[in-house]
Amino acid sequence: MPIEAEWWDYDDADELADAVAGDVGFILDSAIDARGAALIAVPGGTTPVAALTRLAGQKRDWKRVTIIPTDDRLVPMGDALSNVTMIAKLFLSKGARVVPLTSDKAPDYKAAGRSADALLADLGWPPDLVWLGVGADGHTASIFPGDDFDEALNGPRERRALGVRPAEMPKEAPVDRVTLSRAAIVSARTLILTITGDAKRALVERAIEEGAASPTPIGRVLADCELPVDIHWAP
Ligand SMILES: O=C(O)[C@H](O)[C@@H](O)[C@H](O)[C@H](O)COP(=O)(O)O
Repeated sequence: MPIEAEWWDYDDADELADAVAGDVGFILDSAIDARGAALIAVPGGTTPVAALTRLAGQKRDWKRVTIIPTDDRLVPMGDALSNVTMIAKLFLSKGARVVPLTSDKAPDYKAAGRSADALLADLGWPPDLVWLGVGADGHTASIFPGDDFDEALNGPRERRALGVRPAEMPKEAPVDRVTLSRAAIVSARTLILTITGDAKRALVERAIEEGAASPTPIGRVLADCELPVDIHWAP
């Protein structure tokens, strides 16, 4: 099944951040109106920070909103590499519930993944939104080529999270991780991507062309999506 993607192009990262914050805010308010609560999964990295900051500045009954990272590095809370720490700094003071995927109690990254999966089982699923970034190597969330790649892509449909040790540790965060599985990502009511730069645009366009045959994690994830994906891009 071909991947249905709608591209939303902006002149710069600021315009992208304004638009994405508006879209995500609309998704939150629609979910709260429809079901009294909202659950979203947001990416780490640098691209989403401007949009997340704008989103946190919006007025709503944040107590009805639960936010999880799409993935996180296995580092202590407060570490500069911790995605949930970045999310907590923005949203806890607004009253939102921020749920970490990681805890420092797990003896190893696989156990950390099992703990995250158990924790997500208690959240009202599916997410109203999964928001993904894409790495320069085509990874998304923390789905990377490596021993855990097949489990992340083809594990049981009920598996929402797992531990991952990338075959090649990304230089910006050379640590084990916990990630949402492909099944969890594609279960979302809405899926968006935010990417910047020509190289990532070309990578994602190629991944969409390749579909299920793509060697990149983002291509393999998108190939399993039944809903159209909104891709927000700025130079
Ligand atoms: O924990 C992480 O690193 C992210 O969840 C990861 O998947 C990120 O989205 C990409 O690495 C892109 O990051 P940038 O958008 O900052 O390039």
